[in-house]
Amino acid sequence: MRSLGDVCYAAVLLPFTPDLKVDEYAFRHYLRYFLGDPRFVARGGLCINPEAGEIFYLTRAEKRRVLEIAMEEVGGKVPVIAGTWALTTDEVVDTARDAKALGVDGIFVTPPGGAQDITSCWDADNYPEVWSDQIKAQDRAVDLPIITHPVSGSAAPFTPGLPVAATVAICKEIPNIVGWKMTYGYDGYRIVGKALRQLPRRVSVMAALASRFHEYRATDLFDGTLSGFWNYGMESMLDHLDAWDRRDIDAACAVWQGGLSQLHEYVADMGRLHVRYKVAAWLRGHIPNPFMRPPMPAPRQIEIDTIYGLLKAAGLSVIDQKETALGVRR
Ligand SMILES: N[C@@H](CC=O)C(=O)O
Repeated sequence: MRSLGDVCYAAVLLPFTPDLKVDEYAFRHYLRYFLGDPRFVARGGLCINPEAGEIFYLTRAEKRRVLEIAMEEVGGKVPVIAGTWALTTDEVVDTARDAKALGVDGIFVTPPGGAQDITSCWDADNYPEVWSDQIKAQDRAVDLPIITHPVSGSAAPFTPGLPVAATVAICKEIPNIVGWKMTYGYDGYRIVGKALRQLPRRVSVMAALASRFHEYRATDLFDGTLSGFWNYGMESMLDHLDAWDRRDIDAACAVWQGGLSQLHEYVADMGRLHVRYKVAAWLRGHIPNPFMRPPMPAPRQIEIDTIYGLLKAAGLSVIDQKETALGVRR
């Protein structure tokens, strides 16, 4: 039995209608794309209501409904974890309770939003309780396995993740944490990954930025994923990881250098990450449009055109080019 942290979770996008309502039909269709791939089902799981699913701009009732649909579609085929973020701790706890009532395998926790003291200026190493108190409140309410989405105002090399001292302190304090999403660039990832390996219990190293999966597989700092890159690159990503599993380095390198790493590098621009996930998933034909709820911005045509070219170069199927300009107009 795999540990819940050793699963490759897709941070699932949420399609909207042109008037920015949750597109339930398109969402079901999209979930079936993941669930219809036996290779994904064998190693994967779904993270519902992550940042990529625009959790910050959903009401509690919408989060519950989105998760309800996902649980119906998944029917136990893969593990499901659910995001619990909300603006107040009371609502975070209620959202975690909603997730438990719907039967999730675990919760996906993100630090608080709002005032600079707890977001962009938060000194997590000195004041880990800003987040750990909120995680503990959820833990007391639902007692489920926890996977973290560690983000903070940390300095390099940990930007935009949680620095290493806070990471270790929070993992030690909360035994239900089973996986740490590695929200870091290369150097921060290596420091935090090695620190997690030193903990007295297993906390899985869950890769996020697929633009470095090759390096992390090569150095055995890769237990699972919590990544939005699955939204558009699943087939090639599976080819790449399967080749690593077989220790077929030539095949892994061929996929990686055959366009996948260039595609991921472009998407991995931290200031446009979730915009680009949605554009890429739309260009693949997985969702009907790339619309996001404001204040998330509309994509620029140059991003659409660039991602379109990179998807094709990586050998991934795409929609007809004629549809790629019309689609972004509301
Ligand atoms: N931050 C993202 C995933 C990144 O790959 C999310 O939580 O949706």
